[in-house]
Amino acid sequence: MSDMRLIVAGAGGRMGRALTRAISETEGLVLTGALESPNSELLGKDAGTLAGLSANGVLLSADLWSLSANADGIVDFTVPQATIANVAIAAQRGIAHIIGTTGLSASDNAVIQSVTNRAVVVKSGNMSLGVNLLAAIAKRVAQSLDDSFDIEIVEMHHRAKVDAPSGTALLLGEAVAAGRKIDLATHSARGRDGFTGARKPGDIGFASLRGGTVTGDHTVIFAGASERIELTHKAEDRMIFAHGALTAARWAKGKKPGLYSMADVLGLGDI
Ligand SMILES: NC(=O)C1=CN([C@@H]2O[C@H](COP(=O)(O)OP(=O)(O)OC[C@H]3O[C@@H](n4cnc5c(N)ncnc54)[C@H](OP(=O)(O)O)[C@@H]3O)[C@@H](O)[C@H]2O)C=CC1
Ligand SMILES: O=C(O)C1=N[C@H](C(=O)O)C[C@H](O)C1
Repeated sequence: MSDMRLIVAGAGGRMGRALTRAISETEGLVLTGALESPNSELLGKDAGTLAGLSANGVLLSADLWSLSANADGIVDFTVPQATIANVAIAAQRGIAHIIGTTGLSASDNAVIQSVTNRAVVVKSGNMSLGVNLLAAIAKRVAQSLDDSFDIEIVEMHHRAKVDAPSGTALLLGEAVAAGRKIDLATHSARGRDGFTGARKPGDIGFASLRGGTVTGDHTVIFAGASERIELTHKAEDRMIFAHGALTAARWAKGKKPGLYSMADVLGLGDI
């Protein structure tokens, strides 16, 4: 069987470079294109060299239409504006789109949803096995506890992260909301500051810390009277996300059009 040809979007970024390395280590996958912002100083540079490997001849380009003529999938860890532009091209070309970008708005998500009657999209705020298992466990715990247990989600990331709460925190929030059979949008407490009043029963709280080089820490806290359950995941290396995204790309090959999650890819049910 021929190799699956992948484009890495955001190839000059932290995740893009990790993906280039992960593809080079994965049998059956080949890097066929490296997409970067039209404003990037890295255009024309070699993706392999940027990733700390030997040169691989794949030069960073801003032209997804041309790159996608010879590709089976695009793995996209960029910014919302770029991802939304890429969605249309990937759908038109009929290639799988693996989306790791976070900070997507409701209208961005609606655009993504709109192509999934004709395109295969796998999207997740966190592509690691550990976080998706954590989400499944947190959902199960939330099913068992009523709202006498307050749920708070705490995340910490490196100083360069631009969105909050993290995509993972929101994924975990959706999981515990589903466990409780409530709508996260109407039961969220975000960005507390000043005289907030007492905590509203049933709310799911979010707190975001930023600093240093933290790859990504998440804790779901169930705080009851005189006892507390804390479920934590700590990412130590971006390669866990890259390997997860490549698992998703391979899984997506030949799937019927639709919007899929990492829970689908990993067989973890309907988180
Ligand atoms: N789902 C998951 O498992 C994970 C998700 N993420 C998410 O992935 C995203 C990227 O993270 P990270 O790699 O740390 O961020 P970086 O800022 O390091 O990388 C983003 C890259 O995208 C590039 N970019 C910007 N605009 C475009 C465009 N129009 N076309 C192509 N590339 C573009 C940026 O270029 P420039 O700098 O020139 O603007 C940059 O190189 C974030 O949303 C993050 O939250 C991260 C880790 C795991
Ligand atoms: O920006 C990051 O770095 C990360 N982003 C994702 C998120 O928003 O949850 C996943 C991971 O935590 C790293």
